[in-house]
Amino acid sequence: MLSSIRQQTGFAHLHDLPCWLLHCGPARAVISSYGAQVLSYQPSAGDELLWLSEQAGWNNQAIRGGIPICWPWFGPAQPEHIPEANQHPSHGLARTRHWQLLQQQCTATEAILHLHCLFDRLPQQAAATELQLELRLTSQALQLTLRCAQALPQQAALHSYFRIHQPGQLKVHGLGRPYLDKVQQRPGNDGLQGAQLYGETDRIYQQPTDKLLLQDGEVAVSLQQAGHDSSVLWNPGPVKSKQLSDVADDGYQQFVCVETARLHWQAVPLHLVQRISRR
Ligand SMILES: O=P(O)(O)OC[C@H]1O[C@@H](O)[C@H](O)[C@@H](O)[C@@H]1O
Repeated sequence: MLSSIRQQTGFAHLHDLPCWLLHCGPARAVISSYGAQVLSYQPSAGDELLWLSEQAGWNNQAIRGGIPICWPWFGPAQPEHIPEANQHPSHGLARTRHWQLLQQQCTATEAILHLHCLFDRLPQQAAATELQLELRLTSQALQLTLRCAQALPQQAALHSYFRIHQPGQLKVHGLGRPYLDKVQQRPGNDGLQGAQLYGETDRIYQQPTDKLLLQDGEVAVSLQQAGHDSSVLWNPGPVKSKQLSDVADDGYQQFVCVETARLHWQAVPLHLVQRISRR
């Protein structure tokens, strides 16, 4: 088997976007230097697992789709943790920064790309802080590892947008039962069934397992995770889809976000892993 990594300019309609293209056997992945955001993962030619909005932009905004990196906070910045919280963007600072190449390696069985980004002064930390992402593509899977060696209080999420074909039939297994329903602002419980989408869905599962399965009709995607304390399930539903300027009105029927997250504010280093493969 052969693996390769090369730079390319532009992906889909995002002309001028600096990217890397990784190949390993039949598998292919594209990652942008803006946000270190994976934009595409095809375990075999034409079998795209990720969703990228046709209306996504990247001019001082997060790219809608692929796998955005949320860090060092998740959702709106909270004043109890982040000074001058209302001046900071949702989901942190990493997804709108340009990342640099640290290292790349191609072997007979994998293509590995190692990126990093330096944050001179975070709102909650005066010293410079380094965030690293390792992307590992094999013929079987794509694995992301997000690391911050510094013991600063931090949240993080690998906010994956999965392409779906039959939203009404989608079931996500392995999320565990208890969740916080952010739409209804109350706790919920899924029972033994896999989680399903009902209109706008925004849930934080607090006891997820390490192995999730997205069953979309006849096809399935496996998601393995580590270093997390929560998993997030998000779909904007029909009303919010219309309000999002970078999502088509029927966009909610095209994707679901299943996110590997560390949401507890602990002053310990970060090591968050997500591995995606076709089942
Ligand atoms: O529009 P953004 O900032 O990318 O966020 C999208 C969604 O991301 C999810 O992770 C959150 O749980 C939602 O509350 C949020 O709406």
